[in-house]
Amino acid sequence: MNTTVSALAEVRPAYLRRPGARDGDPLDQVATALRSDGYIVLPAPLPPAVLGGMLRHFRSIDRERFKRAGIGREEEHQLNRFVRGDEIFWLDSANPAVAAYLSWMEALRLGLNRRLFLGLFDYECHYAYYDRGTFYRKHLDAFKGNTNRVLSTVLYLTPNWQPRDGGELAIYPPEVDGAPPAEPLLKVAPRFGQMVIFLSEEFPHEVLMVNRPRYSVTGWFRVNNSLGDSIDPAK
Ligand SMILES: O=C(O)CCC(=O)C(=O)O
Ligand SMILES: [Fe+2]
Repeated sequence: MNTTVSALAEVRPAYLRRPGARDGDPLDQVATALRSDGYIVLPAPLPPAVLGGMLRHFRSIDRERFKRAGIGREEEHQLNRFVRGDEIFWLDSANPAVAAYLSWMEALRLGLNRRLFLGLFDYECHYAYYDRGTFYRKHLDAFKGNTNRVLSTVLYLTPNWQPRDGGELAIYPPEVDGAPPAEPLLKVAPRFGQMVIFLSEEFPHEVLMVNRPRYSVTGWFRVNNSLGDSIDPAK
């Protein structure tokens, strides 16, 4: 049996299992939210089997195979524990649960292109492990005119997350030159199964101090522009 295709069939109808969600095509709702607000939080979009499979895969990988995450572009790639303390592992479709996730993201890519004409070309993603005491200071994932990242996605895999565990993602309003620093627009709990999607160039964001190991999958939908394979951060 083709796991990828069957998992996708199972995933599509369950796309937006959020409380109070209206009926209708879930992709329409995601597209509408991105068009009007620039972000959306989906409490439980993926089937538990995919999430469970990914967390098992994540935990089965030796910590030595994770890389300290860097900041900046390839040429100025640097490690700075005062900016970010996570460790990352880039994903491909070798693991069946990851393959199901990637198929689901592919359906999302095509659906958003059809609705928003974003011209999203591909999706890249990595696991991120934040140990106790780590964080990721306020940053943008993309700088206007200087990147091929259009949409950022984060899927959280922290089991039994509690408020005392910290590590919320604080999302700030788009910055206006000269305006004082704003309060966060929202804080997203890194709760198992929750996903957030936002415009990479618009929203500064930070991962608050983590008090218990935090598991997530960070990814970016990209356009294919002249930067070619200059990827931020460097793989
Ligand atoms: O894990 C998160 O909530 C956000 C991670 C992030 O901002 C990044 O990896 O660029
Ligand atoms: Fe980020």
